[in-house]
Amino acid sequence: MDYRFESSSREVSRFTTQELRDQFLIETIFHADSIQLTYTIYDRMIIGGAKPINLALELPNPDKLKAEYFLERREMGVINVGGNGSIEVDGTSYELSKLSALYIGRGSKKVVFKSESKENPALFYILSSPAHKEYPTQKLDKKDVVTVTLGSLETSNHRTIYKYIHNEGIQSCQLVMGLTILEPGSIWNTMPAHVHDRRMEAYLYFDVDPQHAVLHLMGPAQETKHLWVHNHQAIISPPWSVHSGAGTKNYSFIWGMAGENKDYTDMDFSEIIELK
Ligand SMILES: O=C[C@H](O)[C@@H](O)CC(=O)C(=O)O
Ligand SMILES: [Zn+2]
Repeated sequence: MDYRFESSSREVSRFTTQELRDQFLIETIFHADSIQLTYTIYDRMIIGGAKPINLALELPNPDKLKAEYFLERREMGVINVGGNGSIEVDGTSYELSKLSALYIGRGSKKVVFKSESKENPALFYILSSPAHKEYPTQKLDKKDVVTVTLGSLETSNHRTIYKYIHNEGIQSCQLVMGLTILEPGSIWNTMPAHVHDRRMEAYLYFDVDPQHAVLHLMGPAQETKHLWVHNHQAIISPPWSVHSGAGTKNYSFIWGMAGENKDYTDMDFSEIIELK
């Protein structure tokens, strides 16, 4: 498990491109027949992915957690961005097609990820945060998710937000998770940009055309920096940072948060004309 400590906004303002990428970009989320995990100190979120092809992959118990098992003190959200697969939690199997999600409650001991076919493997994106109590493990399919449509084609940001794990959806201790799909011709996410210093955030960009990329913005609204992000790469957004981006073509991304509250609408917006 990769482990990343904090960077202050003051030091980040002097970072080179490579330093910025080393701290805030996760280049490999999905690797054949393995589970990739990155622990960020921001709200102690773990960001990762499981890509089972020939093997069934069991969630490990990284030494860094000093726990009896991974979810002893944690909860987990998983969204499948690949082919059909299943997740077995303590003997109960949940089938997940593309964009189905599974919330796995604290105290679950054995979690196993499987794909239905080698040709089109499942790609399980994983977020996990510390949890103070157990909420029931629960599956949710895309068709049953609460949605909000935002933006317009005129401002190149027509998009639909699917909220999976949140106050009015699947209940959790502090994890909030969902995804956003941009319409063809729309390229901007999360504009006007916002911060919420109560919560960190992570983005996984997916369904990015292999010939295209997303220019992701981070940093304080008055001092933004960019990261070029490719398909199936993730970014870590510290509580003091905006998280917004523009693609060279439409794309989708999974957002997830943890921290002080679970209030999705708790955002401090910046005026577009004030961004620097
Ligand atoms: O705090 C919320 C998150 O930044 C995202 O949900 C924003 C987003 O998906 C969008 O505007 O496109
Ligand atoms: Zn946000």
